[in-house]
Amino acid sequence: MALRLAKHWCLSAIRSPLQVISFPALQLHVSGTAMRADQKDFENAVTRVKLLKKDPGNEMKLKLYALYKQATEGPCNVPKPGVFNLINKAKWDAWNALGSLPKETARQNYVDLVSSLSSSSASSSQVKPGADKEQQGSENLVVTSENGITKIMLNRPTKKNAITTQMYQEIILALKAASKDDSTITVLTGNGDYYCSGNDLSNFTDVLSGEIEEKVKSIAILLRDFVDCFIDFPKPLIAVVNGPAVGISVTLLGLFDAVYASDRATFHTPFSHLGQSPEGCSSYIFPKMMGPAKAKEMLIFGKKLTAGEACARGLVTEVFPDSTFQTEVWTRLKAYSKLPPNAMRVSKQIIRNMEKEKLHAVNAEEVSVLQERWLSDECINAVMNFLSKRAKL
Ligand SMILES: CCCCCCCCCCC/C=C/C(=O)SCCNC(=O)CCNC(=O)[C@H](O)C(C)(C)COP(=O)(O)OP(=O)(O)OC[C@H]1O[C@@H](n2cnc3c(N)ncnc32)[C@H](O)[C@@H]1OP(=O)(O)O
Repeated sequence: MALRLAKHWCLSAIRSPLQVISFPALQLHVSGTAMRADQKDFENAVTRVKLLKKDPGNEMKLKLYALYKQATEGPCNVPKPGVFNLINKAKWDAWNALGSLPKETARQNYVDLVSSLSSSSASSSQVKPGADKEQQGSENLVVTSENGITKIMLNRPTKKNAITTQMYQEIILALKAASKDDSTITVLTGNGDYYCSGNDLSNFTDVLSGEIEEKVKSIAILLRDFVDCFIDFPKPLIAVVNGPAVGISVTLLGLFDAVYASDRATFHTPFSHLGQSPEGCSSYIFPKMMGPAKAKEMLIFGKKLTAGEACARGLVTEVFPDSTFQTEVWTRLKAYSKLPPNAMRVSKQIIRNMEKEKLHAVNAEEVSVLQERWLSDECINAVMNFLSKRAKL
């Protein structure tokens, strides 16, 4: 089975230069009891390193390796490799050089170092507090803040705004920044004819042979953190659904405070077709929102809804004709952004707090099930069929 998976995934996998000096294997737990905050920061940082698109260079990788070992095992306690064992000797030297640095300090230094690496590639998508003008966005995610509204726009119109792993991370950063900036409301929307076609199925090919399960764990943690950000987002969060929405972009809507849709929009969650299962807390929110029968029609059988149907089921707040969609919605949003921000926050808090713990538990459970699904033949075959252009939704 492992060989078969490796063969599948390697079809389009690119060997990352990060592998020249490989990182220690991780034992991270996706579900289960809550972790201490600093340990969670550390584990998040380990995940982010694995998802870095740009090779940080061997010197940096040695620093990260040494700090990781010190943070997890303490001072170097293994025999020095022979002089001809160049890579292992370099790793040993880096670890040994940290002497008796306490584990906690090593963990903190590791988190700081990873933050500096991640921010150099993703800082452009963060909105600084107090900003009141257009911000520099990354290529695939444009974040602007104006007149009390922070707008996060998916910007991959040629790929129907499919979400790459890099974009999941950028959205997390953008939401964290928006929760602290001086805007009153936050909006998520898409550029082009689609709102979002869901998870970019190419994310599946970005997996190296021999470390599939480890990579799956990292992605699972990323997904859980991503959805957690929506659960915890403190201000009114509004989706401006400018066109069709697929997969995770639909399930997440249950965590928004208002969903405005163009009458061109459709809502499709084809999880069974893809050998996958629901996420974004939809397995809990959808049945509560629209009743179990209607929720199952979407989440198990993949029924695609029109905007009107989604509105009738409570997933959409209001539908607008496409010709006047942007004008009408933005006029509405500008008016909302002038409402007293603290009152809106506390009202949202009261409503969300009743369910927060439950939502985090649901998220963890959904991700844990998905982790298994991603390694199933059903899922692998569906993704391979899409990527080899044999299938479309
Ligand atoms: C090993 C573990 C790794 C796991 C990684 C998982 C990470 C977290 C997962 C979270 C769970 C999320 C679940 C979901 O979101 S499920 C939904 C996934 N989405 C889809 O299945 C949609 C697939 N796309 C389509 O069926 C069609 O493209 C679509 C109906 C959306 C539009 O059809 P249309 O004919 O109008 O347009 P094209 O197909 O020509 O699309 C234009 C180009 O865009 C590319 N495209 C579109 N959507 C995606 C996508 N989701 N992923 C990747 N690429 C996408 C399409 O291929 C075209 O590209 P080219 O122009 O290069 O051919």
